[in-house]
Amino acid sequence: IPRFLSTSASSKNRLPPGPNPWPIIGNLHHLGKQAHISLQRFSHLYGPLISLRLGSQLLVVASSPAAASEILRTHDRLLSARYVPTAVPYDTVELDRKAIVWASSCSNDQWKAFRAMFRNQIFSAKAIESQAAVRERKVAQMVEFLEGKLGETVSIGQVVFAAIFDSLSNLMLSRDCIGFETSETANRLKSLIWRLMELGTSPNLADFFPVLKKLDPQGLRREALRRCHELYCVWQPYVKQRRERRRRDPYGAEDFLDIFLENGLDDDQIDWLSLELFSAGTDTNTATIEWAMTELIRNKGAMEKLRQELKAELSPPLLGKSQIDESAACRLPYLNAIVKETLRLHPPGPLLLPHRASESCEVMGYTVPEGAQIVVNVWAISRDPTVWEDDPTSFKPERFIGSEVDFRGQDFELLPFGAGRRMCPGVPLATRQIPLVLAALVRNFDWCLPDGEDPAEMDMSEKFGITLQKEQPLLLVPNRSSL
Ligand code: HEM
Repeated sequence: IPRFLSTSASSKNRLPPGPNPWPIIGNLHHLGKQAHISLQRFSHLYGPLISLRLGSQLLVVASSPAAASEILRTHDRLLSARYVPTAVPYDTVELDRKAIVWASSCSNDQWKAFRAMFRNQIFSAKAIESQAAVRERKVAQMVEFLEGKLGETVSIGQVVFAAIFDSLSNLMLSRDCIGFETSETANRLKSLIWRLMELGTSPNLADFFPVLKKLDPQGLRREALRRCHELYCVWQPYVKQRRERRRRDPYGAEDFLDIFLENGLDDDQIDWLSLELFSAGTDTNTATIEWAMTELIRNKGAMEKLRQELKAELSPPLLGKSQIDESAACRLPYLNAIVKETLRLHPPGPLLLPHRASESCEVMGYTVPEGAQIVVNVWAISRDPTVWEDDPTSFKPERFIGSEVDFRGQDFELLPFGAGRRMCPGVPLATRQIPLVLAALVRNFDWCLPDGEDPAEMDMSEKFGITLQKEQPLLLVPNRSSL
């Protein structure tokens, strides 16, 4: 009998319903390559809270605003521990000392101290304001670079990744790491970060059968550790120099590294925290901008409305010095509606990051046992026709004009950044940077597809990983702006 029809389990100790597991492998074969889509299908069959067995591991999935609110608000305290995949190459004791993303629990003091450092120092309203010039400068350089490419085909993802990565590396270390011209360093860094993400999301036998943890049968954990050390090498020399400089001549904080040092972080903590920040803050922003540009090319009406808004509200670009005012850009209503609509249809974290139940608890009449992995299918919620009644799979920024719905963790129908304790602390940065880059791209250039390709025929496939990327990179041709 399917589990959801079974009457034998007492209502007190009943797991959420779900597809019947096979012996040993459980429901592993049910997930497929696009887990967010398979899980959406199961939620249609079994309801907003379902459970599956992945080997010996239990996975609970929330797929409605009500279920998400139960997990991320009502039971936030018990359900916001982190499920740490085996490919993350440190044990939980060590992670709890140096991680924010992969800290295994929220009751740990170090995680609380890191969150406070983000809230009060790194991304406080005052800090965000004072960092704007750094981001504006980087975006102006991106525009200058693109001015040299008029009429040529460029990969939007690549150019934007360089702008986003180097903005962050300037905020963190006061220096560029990548540059716009394709270089070996840029390619190596990009592929390192991408590979680390891939390692974290590759199906790993050691996750499904914890008895195999020590063996690391696919070698994913060993490879991850090697790659982490390659990345640390990028910033370790600067950290060393900075420590020496501050010892000789103590001064106030000018970038994140100074803040880390002021807070007494050791080298290990700085290495891992920097790695987490670069991985959490670069692919997510880049994917959002690439999807937004894709949707704008396909939806000419939205593109034209945005162009008119930018023309009316932002001063004309000066050739070669196309500086856009970040605080003006992020106040524009239509541009913001575009960002929301992009994050609704293409949330970079379609299942958020995996949570873990630190204790057993009752959710919607079912038991979520201690140790279960919990995800929220934000992707499915964003496309649910009972939640989004007006053509949920179409790109319509207008749905957010005059609407109060926002992504700041209060509205459970729109959760690209999550909600509750684990909600993304990078929201203040993302909500400044994404509109700024989009405004600069659309204000300064007219864009078209190469070789007269038809926008209606664009490939919209997604590549599922920790971030949901566009499978085929968006290639566009910048032309001189006719605005
Ligand atoms: C479009 C941009 C972004 C999106 C959609 C996004 C989304 C998310 C999501 C879904 C989570 C997991 C929430 C959960 O576990 O419930 C998360 C966590 C996190 N994000 Fe972001 N993020 C973005 C940008 C950034 C940026 C720019 C930074 C910083 C530079 C950042 C730093 C973090 C950190 C440190 C965490 C871990 C928080 C914790 O576990 O306590 N994110 N983000």
